[in-house]
Amino acid sequence: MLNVGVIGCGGMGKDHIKRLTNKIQGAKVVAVSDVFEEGAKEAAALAGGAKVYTDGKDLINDPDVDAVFIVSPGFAHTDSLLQAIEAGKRVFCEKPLATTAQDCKKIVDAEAASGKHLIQLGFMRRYDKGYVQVKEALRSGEYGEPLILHCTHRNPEVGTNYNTPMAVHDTAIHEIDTLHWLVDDEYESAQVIMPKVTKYSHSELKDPQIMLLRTKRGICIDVEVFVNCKFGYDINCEVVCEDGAIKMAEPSYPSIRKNAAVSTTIDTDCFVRFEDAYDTEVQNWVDCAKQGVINGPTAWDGYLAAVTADALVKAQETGQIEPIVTEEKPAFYK
Ligand SMILES: NC(=O)c1ccc[n+]([C@@H]2O[C@H](COP(=O)([O-])OP(=O)(O)OC[C@H]3O[C@@H](n4cnc5c(N)ncnc54)[C@H](O)[C@@H]3O)[C@@H](O)[C@H]2O)c1
Ligand SMILES: O[C@H]1[C@H](O)[C@@H](O)[C@H](O)[C@@H](O)[C@H]1O
Repeated sequence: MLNVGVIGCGGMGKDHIKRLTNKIQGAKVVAVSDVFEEGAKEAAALAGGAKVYTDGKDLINDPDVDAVFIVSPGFAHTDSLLQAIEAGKRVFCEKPLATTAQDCKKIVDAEAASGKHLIQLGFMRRYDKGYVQVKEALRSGEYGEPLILHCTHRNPEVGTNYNTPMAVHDTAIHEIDTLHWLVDDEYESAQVIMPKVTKYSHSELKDPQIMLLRTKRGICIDVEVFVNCKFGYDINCEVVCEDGAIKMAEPSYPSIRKNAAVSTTIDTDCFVRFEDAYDTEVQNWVDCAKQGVINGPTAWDGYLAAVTADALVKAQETGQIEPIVTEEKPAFYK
């Protein structure tokens, strides 16, 4: 049994605790931590009883904790990751690895210096059936080279503390990771176009945004990020190739005819839309952690995503095309 300690017991932390407790084979949540003690106590109850900490460092250094799950907000990930590396513990860290490329670099350097692959990053879309099907279709070679990707990342609404850069760090970070993995290429440049702002936004959030990425092979990607779209949690991806266009399947719900109209359900949050992907990525992490390996997205993937995110955030401010320049991949991650 892998004894897991969970840091951060908000919405996603509780979702992962329920998953680890009720669905995942071979893991047990033995400790939880949150700066908000009441939240940690509620989470401990979801795990059927677990030690409660208010400082993540104490949880990491608890000898009963074999591996650590980091589900605190992105800005708090760096400290916990560096502490877990120092303690030599395996980690599953929710996205983003950290909110700046500089912090991500510190993390990859520390992991490489430890000589052990310890960190798996929560880029769960790589486990989503829809994206996997698109990747397999591209791999078959039947449709020629990918040329253009059209994507949407729509949330029904976000909290009032969500601001313009978060459209990159918190939301588009999923596309940043998934899309280059999908077409097996690296990014070269980024640009952001700001349409008219929806009446449902506020002064600190430009919403919607159109993010444009160009890859080294010349593939052009447009991602509409619209986090107050109101109508649902709507994720789409279409890859236009030389010999065909591949559109990711929509989640499957019945089509209902009533009152002279046809309707189909759209999910309303990521917990439902990506439930299977979260289950698969976490089971995979538990199975691999027990064998002492990582085969999911790594800290290096987190660093690459953060460099691209930094370029997009700069592009939000300048309106210009910003270059994306990453360091050479260290031998440790090859
Ligand atoms: N993969 C996905 O689709 C997905 C979905 C949702 C959230 N997330 C990620 O999960 C993480 C948490 O998001 P959330 O939606 O649960 O946020 P949230 O705001 O609901 O919860 C965050 C929790 O962390 C606690 N916290 C704050 N600072 C802390 C610290 N230093 N140490 C310990 N706890 C701390 C807060 O009290 C809160 O309980 C973020 O990294 C987010 O990007 C990923
Ligand atoms: O933290 C969440 C989560 O990552 C979701 O998958 C994404 O759709 C949201 O935009 C983001 O706020």
